[in-house]
Amino acid sequence: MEEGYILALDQGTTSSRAIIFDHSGQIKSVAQKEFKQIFPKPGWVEHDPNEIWSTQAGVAAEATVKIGINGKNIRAIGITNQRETTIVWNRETGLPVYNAIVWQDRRTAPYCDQLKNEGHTDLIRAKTGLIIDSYFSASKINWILNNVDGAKELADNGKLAFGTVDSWLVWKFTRGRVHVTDVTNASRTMLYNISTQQWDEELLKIFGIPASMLPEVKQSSEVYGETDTTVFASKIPIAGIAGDQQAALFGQMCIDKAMVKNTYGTGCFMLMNIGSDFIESKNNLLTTVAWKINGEIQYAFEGSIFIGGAVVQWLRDGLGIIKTSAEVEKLALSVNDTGGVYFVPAFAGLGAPYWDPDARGTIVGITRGTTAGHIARAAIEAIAYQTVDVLKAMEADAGMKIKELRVDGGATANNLLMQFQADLLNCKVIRPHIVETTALGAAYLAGLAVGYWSNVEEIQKQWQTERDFVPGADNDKVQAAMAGWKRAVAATQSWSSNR
Ligand SMILES: Nc1ncnc2c1ncn2[C@@H]1O[C@H](COP(=O)(O)OP(=O)(O)O)[C@@H](O)[C@H]1O
Ligand SMILES: O=P(O)(O)OC[C@H](O)CO
Repeated sequence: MEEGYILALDQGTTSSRAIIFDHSGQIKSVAQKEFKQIFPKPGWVEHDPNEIWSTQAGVAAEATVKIGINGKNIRAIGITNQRETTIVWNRETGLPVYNAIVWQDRRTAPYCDQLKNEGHTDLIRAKTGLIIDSYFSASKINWILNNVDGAKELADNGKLAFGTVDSWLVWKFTRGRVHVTDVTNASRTMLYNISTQQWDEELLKIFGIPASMLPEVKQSSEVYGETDTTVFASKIPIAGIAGDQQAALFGQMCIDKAMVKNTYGTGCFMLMNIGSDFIESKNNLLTTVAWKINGEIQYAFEGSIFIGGAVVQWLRDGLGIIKTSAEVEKLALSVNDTGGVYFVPAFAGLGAPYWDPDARGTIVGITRGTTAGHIARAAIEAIAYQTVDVLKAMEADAGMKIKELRVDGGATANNLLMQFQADLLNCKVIRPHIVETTALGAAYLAGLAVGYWSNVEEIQKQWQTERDFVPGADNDKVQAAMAGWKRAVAATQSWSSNR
C-alpha cells in the first residue's frame, strides 16, 4: 500500500471543494464552501476570481486539518474545474482585470449570432468540435478586451494573461510562476484546434485575441509545477488537471470506446468516449478532448444541458416550495404523476441538442388542480427528459444503442429521478459507490503522474456499483410522455422565437 494521500480540488460553479483520497480510492476527508454568484444584468453570471481562489485554498487547508495531516502527507494535487469560465489578469500585478465570466453567461450571444452570420460555423466546428455559442471562452475574452478600459492595449503589449479556472488556480498556487492549462480545458475555449493540438492562429484572429495571453497547453496527467508555501508549508506537485466533466468520465472509468456517463450537477453533462480519433457530431453534440495521458489523446462526444439540478435550486430559492434540494423527492412523491404539467427549465437558453440561446423557462399544462407537488415532479422529470434528448443524439452519432449509463453528481441522490431516467431511456442506469467521480478523476490523473498508482488497470479495479436502476415502464406510456415533452419544448421555442 502506497503511503500518503492525493488531494483533489474540485472548483465547481457554485462551490469549491477539496477531497482527500487514499490509495484504495476511498474518501478520507471533504471540505466545501459555496461562494457568491453575481448577476449584474439578466443573462449575465460572474464570479469573483479572488473568491474562487480564497475558497479553494481555504477548503484545501481545511480538508487536511480535518484528518490531522499536513502538506507532507500529500503526494500530489489534482485540479478539476468548472469549464469555459473566463478569467483575464494582469501578469505583472497578478490582479484580474474583470470578474470571471461564467460559462452560463449569455452576454455574448449577439456577437455569436454575428459570427454565425459571417459564416464561421463550419470552420469553427471542424477545428474545435464546438458549436458557436456564448457558452465557450473565446467570445468572453473578446468581450473583456473590448469592454474593460485599457484591456486591449495591455493585451497587445503582452501584459494580460487568460486562463480558465484551472490556469488561474495553478497560477495562484505557484505564485505566478506557472501559466498552463490542460488539453481538456483548452478544448473548451474555441481557440484550440483539437486535431492538431495547437492554439489556432486563424481562430485567434477571428476573435481578436493576442496569442501572448494564452497558457501553455499540457497533458491531463503530468507534473506542472509545485505549490508555493502560501497554503501548505511544504511544496506539493500539481500533477493532474482536467475539466470537471472530463474528470468525471475518467473517474467513472469510461476508458473504453462507447462508454457513457452523465453528471447531474447544476447542469447535466453527458460524455461518451469515442477513442483516439476526432469525429464531428452530425446531431448537434460537441466533440471534445476526453484526456491526454502518456502522450495519447482520447476524444468524447458531449451533450451539455445548462439547467439540471439548478431547477431544484430554483424551486428552493426562487419559488420557496422546498427548504433543501433533498426535499424535492418527497414533494414530487406526494403526487402520482405531474397531472399533465411539463416544465422546460430553459433559464439560460437551451443547450444540446437545441442550442437556442434565447429560450426561457416554460411551464405548460397547469390547471386549477395543479399543486406544488406536480411542479416539483415536472421539474425532476425535466432533468430526465433533457437527458433523453441528448442520449438519442449520441446514439444517432455513434450508430448504436447505449446499453448502460453511469451516473454521478448531486442530483443522483434522487432515486425517483434515477428510476424515471432508466424507464425513459430503457437502459440500465448505474450509480457507483463513489459519486464524487469528478474529484476522483482528478485524483487519479494526479496520482498516475507521480506513480502513486502505477497504471489505469490498477485504478479500474476500484470502480464499484452502488445501485442499478433497471427499466420497467410500459413502452406506450414512455412514448406518450416523450411526445408531451417534445410539445412542451416546441412551445418554449415558439415563445422565444417570437420575442
Ligand atoms: N435529492 C436531490 N434531488 C434533486 N436534485 C438534487 C438533490 N440533491 C442535490 N440536488 C441538486 O444537485 C446540484 C448539486 O450537485 P453537485 O454535483 O454538487 O453540483 P455542482 O458540481 O454543479 O455544483 C444542485 O443543483 C442541487 O439542487
Ligand atoms: O461546475 P459544474 O459541475 O456545474 O460544471 C460546469 C461545467 O464544467 C460547465 O461546462
